[in-house]
Amino acid sequence: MTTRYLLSHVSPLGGDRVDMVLADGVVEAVAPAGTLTADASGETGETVVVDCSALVALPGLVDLHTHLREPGREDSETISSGTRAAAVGGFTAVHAMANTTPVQDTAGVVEQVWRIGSEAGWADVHPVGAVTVGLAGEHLAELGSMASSAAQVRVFSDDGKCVWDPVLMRRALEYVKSFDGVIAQHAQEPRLTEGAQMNEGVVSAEIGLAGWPAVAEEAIIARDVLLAEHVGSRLHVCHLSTAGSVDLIRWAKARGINVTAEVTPHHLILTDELARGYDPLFKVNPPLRTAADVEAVREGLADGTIDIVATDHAPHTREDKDCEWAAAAFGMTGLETALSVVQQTMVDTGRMTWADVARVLSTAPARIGRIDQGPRPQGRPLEVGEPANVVLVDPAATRTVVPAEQATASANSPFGGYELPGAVVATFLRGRATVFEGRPVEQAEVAR
Ligand SMILES: NC(=O)N[C@@H](CC(=O)O)C(=O)O
Ligand SMILES: [Zn+2]
Ligand SMILES: [Zn+2]
Repeated sequence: MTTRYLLSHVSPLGGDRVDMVLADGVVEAVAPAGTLTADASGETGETVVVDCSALVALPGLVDLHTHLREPGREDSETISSGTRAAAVGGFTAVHAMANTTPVQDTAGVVEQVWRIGSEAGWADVHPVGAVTVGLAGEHLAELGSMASSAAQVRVFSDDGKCVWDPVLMRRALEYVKSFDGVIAQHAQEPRLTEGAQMNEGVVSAEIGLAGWPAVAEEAIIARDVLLAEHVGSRLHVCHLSTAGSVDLIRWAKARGINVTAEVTPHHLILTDELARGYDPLFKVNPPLRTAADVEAVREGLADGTIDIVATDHAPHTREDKDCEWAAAAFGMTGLETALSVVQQTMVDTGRMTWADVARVLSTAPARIGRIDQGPRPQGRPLEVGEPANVVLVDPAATRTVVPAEQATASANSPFGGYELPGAVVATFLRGRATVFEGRPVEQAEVAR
């Protein structure tokens, strides 16, 4: 018998406040605020009434781009710690990137990740399959066997590395068509970025770090949208970061090319000025860009050119981050701050509504990953009969980010000390609270 929840006076996405009942894994009832009571809502068992008069309900968030590091780098994150962080951030599903050790390039490895994720129970884990064996960029991995495995992989990526060879990229795009898969490209021209440490521009010239030019991203995106058009397949562009990339996606979509794109929270708010302190917390791939790029990605997200926000949560140990800039690993954590950054940059600035947030952080990523259907659908509207994947947000709250206190096993958040708006009050995965009153709920506590 699972707990029933009566979300009293909750703000839905548009319209007046409602009462919503979550029971038996689904949204059992939705009615005008004040009309449902604990007694009336449940015949048997306990009903927990949650006063939601200050809260917004969104469908559980879906991350298309998370690094969980297991297998191989459990010292920086495990599937359990990473999905716990996801739940704290309001996520009910994550796509786990393939750059693990061993690489997620066979049915065996993706099934293992999928199974460990299910057992941990914090959020659905959908492993991303590698495009090439060992991410080496030489031979196509067994995409079909990963697709037909228990993990039902639909998203394939060599993320961390670019599928540079245009012939391999073409073959991969052709191959995934048969099972409606998508290639998620890490767009980085390797020859143009040899030794690159940060964005190439005024700041890199002044502080003397090797630059990563915008064209290295844009050249691959331009090539790949043309390949996707030629093959008639589905392309997704990971962590787009430049104004020119936004223009290319806008052009490709106008032309009818089947492309989607993501932006990370950090590229919506941080700039390469932060590299001046040589603090490797701000070292990330693709690099933080200029204020003009930040403005362009915000505009692209607001007008729908960019489809989704994906965290690119990239945990690293202190040893890999607390060192000089050139030696440090690329990447920053993001699962627990993503929603707040989107609120600050897009909602509180009047550029997006909460319904838009639900689209870019839940509905659209679920659709791109093809997890909006099937046995455990995600990114569904909060209507009667739909799975009770819900996040309750308090938009009026503010909090100071303390990386050491986060649920992720790594402390490389770029937002330490930042005061961010909004707080996740509760997360429900198929009706079970994974987070309640802002704190993660261990499965043992609810297994009754
Ligand atoms: N984003 C990063 O800077 N690093 C990612 C790889 C990637 O997303 O390209 C990682 O795996 O650490
Ligand atoms: Zn990447
Ligand atoms: Zn990544």
